[in-house]
Amino acid sequence: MIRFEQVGKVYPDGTTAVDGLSFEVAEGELMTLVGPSGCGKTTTMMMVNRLIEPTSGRILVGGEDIAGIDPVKLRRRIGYVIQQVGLFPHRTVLDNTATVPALVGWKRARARERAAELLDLVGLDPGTYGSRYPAQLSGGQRQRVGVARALAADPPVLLMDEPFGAVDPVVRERLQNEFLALQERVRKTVLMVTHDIEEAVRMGDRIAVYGDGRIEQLDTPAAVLGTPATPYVARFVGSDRGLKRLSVTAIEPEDLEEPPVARLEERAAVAADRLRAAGARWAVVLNGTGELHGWVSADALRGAGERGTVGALARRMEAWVPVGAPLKQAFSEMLQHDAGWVAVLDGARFLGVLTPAKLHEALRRSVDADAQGVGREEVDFDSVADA
Ligand SMILES: Nc1ncnc2c1ncn2[C@@H]1O[C@H](COP(=O)(O)OP(=O)(O)OP(=O)(O)O)[C@@H](O)[C@H]1O
Repeated sequence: MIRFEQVGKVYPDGTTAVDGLSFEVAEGELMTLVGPSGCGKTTTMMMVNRLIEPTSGRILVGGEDIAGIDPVKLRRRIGYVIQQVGLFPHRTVLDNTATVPALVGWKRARARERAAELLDLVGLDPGTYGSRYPAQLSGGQRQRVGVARALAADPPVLLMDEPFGAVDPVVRERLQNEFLALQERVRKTVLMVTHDIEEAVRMGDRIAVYGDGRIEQLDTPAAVLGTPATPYVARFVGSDRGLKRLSVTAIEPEDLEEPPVARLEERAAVAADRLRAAGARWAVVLNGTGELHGWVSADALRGAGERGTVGALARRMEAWVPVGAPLKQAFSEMLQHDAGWVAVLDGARFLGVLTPAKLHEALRRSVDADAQGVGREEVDFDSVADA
């Protein structure tokens, strides 16, 4: 969708901002550009909507060389979200959001209707916020209006330059999550600049890690964290990349342990036999409809006598995560519940449990898979083991 071919930019004073950039952002892909200050991220992005012209190479959007497209028309096809948001202070939130549809000639009523829809989509009730002015909003709300405005004309491409930079970390995380949920629905082709590796990893389908004016590595978050291509990338992603990797590695059914299962209404002696046969010290307990209730120990079952039920002995344990969730979520649940395992569910169905040992194995598996993918013979497990 966006294709860079050997693109370079030398500013008039002789500064080379970027050099020999070649990459492609696929349709519906969210690519993050990450790197230290001054490495050329913003220059890269602003060349896509021709706010900056490259000095060499060419850029194609939707297969068309943008050098031949009128910049004003081009920008109508490309939504642009920046950190300072740049809302018009004297226009209401609704009118701000309707700016681009109005510019491209939509009737006023239709433009406003569309604006209201978009405000709703970014979590701002148009009835409450539509008639306010930007100064009457919080920083996070202004940022949402910025996203709504960029999406209002339904452009296929979205450029975002530090879009969540100006808000505190809590709001930032919420906006990131909201944007990811939104992106699931609207599937724009997005180029997002950030200097924050955590944000790049959370948001990007792929990450381009910039060195000085060039891309050092362009790959999935898991691959960048698992097998940094150069020592520079390894330093940039940080020595805790094993920990960061927890947030991008999904729990898969093969990672799970399958302890014996007992039912609440079952006789304790029957369950005890099953545990003995399996050589297990505990079992997961499910209720009558197969939902997670908790666990029960082999010792408790053995001491129950003939008439006791599992239900009388079971302990509640509510730590669970959906299959496919990141390992980090499982780890966090374990810590929160002070538990040695967490149940993994597929919808309401119990699949198995993840233990710390299995979690470590799952991390290794994903590092191995990536290492094979990029043909690397040696993988440095140090930071993974630290996790
Ligand atoms: N108009 C300009 N004239 C000369 N040099 C410029 C100009 N704009 C940017 N540069 C230089 O080009 C390089 C890349 O700048 P750019 O703004 O693309 O970096 P960045 O990675 O986005 O940085 P930051 O994270 O700080 O925004 C820097 O060395 C910068 O000083």
